Amino acid sequence: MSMLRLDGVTVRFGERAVLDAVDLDVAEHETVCVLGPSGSGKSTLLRVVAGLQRPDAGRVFLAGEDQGGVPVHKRGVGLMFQDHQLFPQRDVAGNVGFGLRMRKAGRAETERRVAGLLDLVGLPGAQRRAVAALSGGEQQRVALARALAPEPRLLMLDEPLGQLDRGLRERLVAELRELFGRLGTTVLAVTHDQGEAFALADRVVVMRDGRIAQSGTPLEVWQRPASEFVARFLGFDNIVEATVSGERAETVWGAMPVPAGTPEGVCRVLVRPAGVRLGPVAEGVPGEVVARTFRGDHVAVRVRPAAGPELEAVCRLGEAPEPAERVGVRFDVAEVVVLR
Ligand SMILES: Nc1ncnc2c1ncn2[C@@H]1O[C@H](COP(=O)(O)OP(=O)(O)OP(=O)(O)O)[C@@H](O)[C@H]1O
Repeated sequence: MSMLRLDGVTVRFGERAVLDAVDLDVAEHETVCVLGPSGSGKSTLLRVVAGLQRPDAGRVFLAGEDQGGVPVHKRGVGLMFQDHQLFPQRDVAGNVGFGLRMRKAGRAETERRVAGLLDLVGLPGAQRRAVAALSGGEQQRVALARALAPEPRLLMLDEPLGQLDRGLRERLVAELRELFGRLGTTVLAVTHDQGEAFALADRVVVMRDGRIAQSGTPLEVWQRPASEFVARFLGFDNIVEATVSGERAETVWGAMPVPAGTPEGVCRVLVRPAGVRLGPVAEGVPGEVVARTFRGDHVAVRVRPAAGPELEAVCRLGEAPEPAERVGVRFDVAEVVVLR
């Protein structure tokens, strides 16, 4: 069953549609991450679902019920925003228990739930600590415990880990995913960080100018970006025009193989860097290495071919050619994607 359904949701500010007839389903227990450049409408989408923004057209359903006219506090959704807005004058327990007291839970019940939630987010016994004295990551956990406390049927996260440094973010993403799986929480999260989205989500939704550009599992979107926009947003820039004939395409970079069944004619193709093979200059399209960047487990190499845009290749450590070296480029069909 869908926990959340958006049906043709449109929000306009003046002439401009910030959300343009968006349809979206989030199944019970699913974690969906909405990804997109700044201004693509991600936060507006969350605000509509929360009831903080009224749509100009379309409807929002939670567990099958139309939310038109239902106020924010009656929707049963939890919200956690980027700056996590903890109450600085309250201690950790005061923050986490806030929503429970709003729902008139008794003192003993609140204390028991707060203790359980702090265990859950990895801060056991932190009840009496002052929030101002917590690290960024600890504050994030308190904000999460506070959002989970009223047991929302849908948890919405807006750039939940935006402020944190990378190492901590990666660790928290893994913890969140494990936690949501264990609790069976339904989650709608918004981020502009693709790494975060891909690590957290069961399904990724990429937005562009108020519309959904692609929706799929992280693997599907990564392997088969649906359009040049999505491909470039994911950081893939080896994109070129191609004329397909059979299982071959002619491009400004020379001939390259394309997957069987590719429609004949002109299209745009992407070659993921892993499919750009560098070898001896006589064994491929000639090019010159212009840059080499160490990336930890591989080396990214930029190659300037005789014509057309530069290519990025991925090489194993110790196998990357030097800048100014002449190389021959070949393309691996497994990494060639025909774009719509
Ligand atoms: N209340 C408002 N009045 C006018 N324009 C608005 C309002 N709220 C948002 N917008 C505009 O709507 C567009 C989408 O905003 P939104 O915050 O949903 O984007 P976003 O994808 O979340 O961006 P970011 O990643 O920068 O937070 C932006 O161009 C923004 O300036």
